Amino acid sequence: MFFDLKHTDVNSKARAGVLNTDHGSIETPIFMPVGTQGTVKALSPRDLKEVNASIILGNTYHLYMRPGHRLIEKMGGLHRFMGWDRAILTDSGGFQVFSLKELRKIDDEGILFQSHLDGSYHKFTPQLVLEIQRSLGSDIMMVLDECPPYPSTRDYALKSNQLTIDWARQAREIFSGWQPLYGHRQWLFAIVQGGTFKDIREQSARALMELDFPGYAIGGLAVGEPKDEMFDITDFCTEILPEQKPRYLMGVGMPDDILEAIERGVDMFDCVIPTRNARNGTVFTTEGKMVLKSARFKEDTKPVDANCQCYTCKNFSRAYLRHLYNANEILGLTLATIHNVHFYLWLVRQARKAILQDNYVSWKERILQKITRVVE
Ligand SMILES: CO[C@@H]1O[C@H](CNc2nc3cc4c(=O)[nH]c(N)nc4cc3[nH]2)[C@H]2OC(C)(C)O[C@@H]12
Repeated sequence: MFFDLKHTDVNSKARAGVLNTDHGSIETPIFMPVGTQGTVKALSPRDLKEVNASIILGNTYHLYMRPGHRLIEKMGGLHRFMGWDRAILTDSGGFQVFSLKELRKIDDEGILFQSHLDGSYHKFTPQLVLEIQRSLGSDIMMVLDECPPYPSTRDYALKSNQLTIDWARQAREIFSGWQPLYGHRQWLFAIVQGGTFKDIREQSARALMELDFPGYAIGGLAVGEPKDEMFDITDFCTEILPEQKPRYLMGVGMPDDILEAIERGVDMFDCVIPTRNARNGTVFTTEGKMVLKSARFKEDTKPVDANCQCYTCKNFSRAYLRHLYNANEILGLTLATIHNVHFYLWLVRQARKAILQDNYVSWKERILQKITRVVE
């Protein structure tokens, strides 16, 4: 069984489950560190194992552009190429094209765009993005979809949704006769769209459920809409999506966003925030967010987080990390990233424990009081 739903908290929609892939089992709720170009920036696979990452995210668009999926295929697939033998989920590229480059042209066949590297023209089709993900060998693949901009008119969301459903149908066809390249199974997730229009969201979810995918992502969110709309649409979608299939909220988010979405029935998350913020000197702790570069930490001998068991917190002081940032030392990026990714993974593991004890909501309220502070 690809996904085992172990328990649903009696007081909410929060769930604890297990995703079974050929690159290991993944306890949900889970956070997936983003490794866009075949590396989680500033971390080695050894670091990722030390913080107990069980699945990371890669990007079809970026790896197709550089070094190319054919080269990665020649190197034995993405797992071998990057030295990561646990699970990989790859996003399909549609979103990256929209967010990286002004869109060239979208039509029924797919998305025509220019490379952000050399300006060459390419066309992503449902078939091509699956071929790329087959070459990469990702354990979980995403269909090609269109993520409508926020805000979108109702008319745009309707038209875009029809396209996403057509592309998902084509992908499902291809997947039904699927022959993986490296011997390990690959799973295909659909992506629910529909902007912030609940009737279109329902249309999207039901059409995709008819096609019977192993998992469902909620797309089109975390693109600038107000938080309450993001949570409202998420809550609405999880009411409709199959209970026995994993739900993946794409691109989310801040620690508190993840806890709110878990309460609304989401199992999987990815976001660049823990890794990107670490590189900018902002770390998340059990006492709140901390800007390590600030002068107040100049002689602070305490660890980043006294409650944290990560390599960074067990071996280095805030003063040392602040020095590394000020001196532009690469080690600063690595140590802060180790801590932030460890924090996100620790947070979802704690959430899972609370769900299994049926006290997720009270646990969430308590921990939110602390992690949403700013450490002065
Ligand atoms: C461009 O703004 C950044 O994007 C980040 C995550 N937001 C997000 N929404 C997504 C939606 C989709 C989707 O509908 N389809 C597919 N295939 N992939 C998706 C990936 C997504 N990622 C935000 O996170 C920060 C805040 C770092 O910057 C924002």
